[in-house]
Amino acid sequence: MIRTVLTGATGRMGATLSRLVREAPDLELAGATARGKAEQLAALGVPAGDDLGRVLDAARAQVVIDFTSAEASVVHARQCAERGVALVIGSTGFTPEARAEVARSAASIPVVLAPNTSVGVNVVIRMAAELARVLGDGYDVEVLEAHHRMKKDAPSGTALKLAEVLASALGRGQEDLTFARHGQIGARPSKEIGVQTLRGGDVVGEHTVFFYGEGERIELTHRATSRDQFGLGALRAARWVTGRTPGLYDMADVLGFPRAT
Ligand SMILES: NC(=O)C1=CN([C@@H]2O[C@H](COP(=O)(O)OP(=O)(O)OC[C@H]3O[C@@H](n4cnc5c(N)ncnc54)[C@H](OP(=O)(O)O)[C@@H]3O)[C@@H](O)[C@H]2O)C=CC1
Ligand SMILES: O=C(O)C1=N[C@H](C(=O)O)C[C@H](O)C1
Repeated sequence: MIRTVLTGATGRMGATLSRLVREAPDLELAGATARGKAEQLAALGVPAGDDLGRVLDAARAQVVIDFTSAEASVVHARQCAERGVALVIGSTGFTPEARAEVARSAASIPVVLAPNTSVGVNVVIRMAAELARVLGDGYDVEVLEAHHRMKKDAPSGTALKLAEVLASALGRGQEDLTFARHGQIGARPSKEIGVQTLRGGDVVGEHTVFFYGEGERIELTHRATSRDQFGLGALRAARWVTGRTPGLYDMADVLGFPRAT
């Protein structure tokens, strides 16, 4: 049994993961953290509190699954590194500096950093790169994402990953990414990769890559209708990362795909 600690255990993903870890035959819920929420944490019946370091010490954890926020994940990565505990980070909204901080922690522990842990989405990311390579510069590429009204970051981490992978496949860079448009924008630069955001209701997570050509359009869409696939993918990452050599990994590594970027 892999002794697993969940951070943000009372959040939308935390609650999903708490159920899935308990249902998994090879994982044991060994500890949990949340901000406040003492009663909900106590109901889990495992070492719990708001400080991950203390929970890790009490839980004798082997792996932490962390779906909180980029800011919190940087701190969690440091706490895991101090104790030699493997880590799966599903949080999004990373600045380059925050990502570099996580990379520093990953020098001493194995860390999977994945803006989307659903296997289906990662297949779509791979397919998007392949389509871009085959279609080349003759198509205008746009990424559209939609999420629930409570989501804090925009664009989604998955949309950013898609845009970066598409840019890499097309030999373009960060400077070609355009986030939303407004006003007298003029004709579309041919190398632009647009990234657009919708927010509303209880949308779990939807991503479409459009390839707009002359006389045809290709659309590659993933729609999540439940958080379980994110959770099951995170469990798969947790099994894979436990006991691995230190380093910064992503879901492509977990799934045995070549890295898209
Ligand atoms: N990789 C993937 O496949 C997926 C990634 N995500 C990402 O996971 C993250 C969490 O999403 P979701 O579960 O919907 O969000 P929720 O807001 O429902 O849950 C987040 C949890 O983390 C806690 N938290 C947030 N910031 C901090 C902090 N600075 N310190 C300590 N605890 C903190 C929250 O506490 P409090 O309630 O007090 O705010 C809450 O318990 C987001 O970044 C989201 O984009 C989501 C789904 C799938
Ligand atoms: O916040 C969410 O809900 C989700 N966030 C991830 C992202 O930012 O890409 C993944 C998923 O689509 C749900």
